[in-house]
Amino acid sequence: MQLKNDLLIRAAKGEKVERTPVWLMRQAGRILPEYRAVRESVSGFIELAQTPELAAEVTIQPVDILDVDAAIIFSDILVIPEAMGLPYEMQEKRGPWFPETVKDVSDLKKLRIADGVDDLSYVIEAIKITKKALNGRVPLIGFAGAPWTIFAYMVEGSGSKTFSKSRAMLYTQPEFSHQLLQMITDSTINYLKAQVAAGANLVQIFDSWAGILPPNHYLEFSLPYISQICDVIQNVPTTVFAKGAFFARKEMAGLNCDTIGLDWNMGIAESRDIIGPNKTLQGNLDPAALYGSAKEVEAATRLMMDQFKGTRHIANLGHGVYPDIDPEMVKVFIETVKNYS
Ligand SMILES: Cc1c2[nH]c(c1CCC(=O)O)Cc1[nH]c(c(CCC(=O)O)c1C)Cc1[nH]c(c(CCC(=O)O)c1C)Cc1[nH]c(c(C)c1CCC(=O)O)C2
Repeated sequence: MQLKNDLLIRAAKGEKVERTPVWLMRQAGRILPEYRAVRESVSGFIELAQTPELAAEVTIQPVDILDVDAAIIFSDILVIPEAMGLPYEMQEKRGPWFPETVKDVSDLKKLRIADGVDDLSYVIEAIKITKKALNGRVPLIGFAGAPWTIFAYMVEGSGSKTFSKSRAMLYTQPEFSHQLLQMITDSTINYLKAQVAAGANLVQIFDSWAGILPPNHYLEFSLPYISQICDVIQNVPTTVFAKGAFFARKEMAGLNCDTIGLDWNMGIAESRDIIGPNKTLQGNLDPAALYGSAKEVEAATRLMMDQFKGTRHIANLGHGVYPDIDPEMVKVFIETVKNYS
């Protein structure tokens, strides 16, 4: 299926584009009243994610309502632990929660490597339905968590300010940590391959907890596993977003990926200097900028665009859009990028 709008794909590959493409991390299922209406028709997030027709519907909502240049499949990074044998719950106030966690090497026997097709068939089905319904309007982004970020949830059992249990594990049980990280990596590779086979046009790896590691541990316990994934996914462009990993930008430039996501703490010119000209950069407006007035959102967005100076760029926020942001301000951000020249 030929894409009618392939700006995202061309920008990722470093090809010429008429204008900078724009989408938002976490655009599906956070800010839109239309999402909440669908969400209220089911028991919760997990049922919604596991009902392919509904997942496809909320995936397409931002394309219809916000006019973004890409859709991202509605799911969560935590479907991988579940497919490996560690189910999660989504608790209303607390967020994700795992009744059981992984503590040592004996727990690895309870886990399996996900095949990504049968054990995550609901995501694969949602991708197929979404692709059909999009009919080539915009590319569809597939995604997975980076192995380190998934490891952190599997060890911790929930979100955490410090993730100190999972960080401790890297000191107290380094061999076990590598074994678990490799199992997650193998599962993720199977899963992303299945997403691409089902029609995902680009895949993004979210390393949301990259920034809590010291640089030496990041280079030992996170980047090599991301690198394995990038080396395998070769027929669609890949994006690596490692939140907080300012200290690893140089090494990330050596990944076999097309795009590197910047969070809003990373200087744009400085990042370009460190990473060099051969990667597309994605980002990186402070998500809090969208709390401003239309005039302020426009000014902040233009300032960001000025700093990227038309080099290989995909416009986005520096992390996911916050749930209480006014969709009208998201539209101002998108329109400002589109009108920028
Ligand atoms: C760390 C992480 C998670 N999930 C994700 C990350 C990486 C990105 C990041 O750093 O923000 C990724 C994710 N989660 C979700 C998507 C869908 C696609 C998109 O809109 O980008 C994506 C790409 C849906 C979701 N994932 C979740 C919801 C809300 C659940 C609900 O509707 O009840 C949605 C729509 C729940 C979730 N899932 C997670 C948390 C911490 C939470 C609770 C807080 C929150 O609401 O974001 C784990």
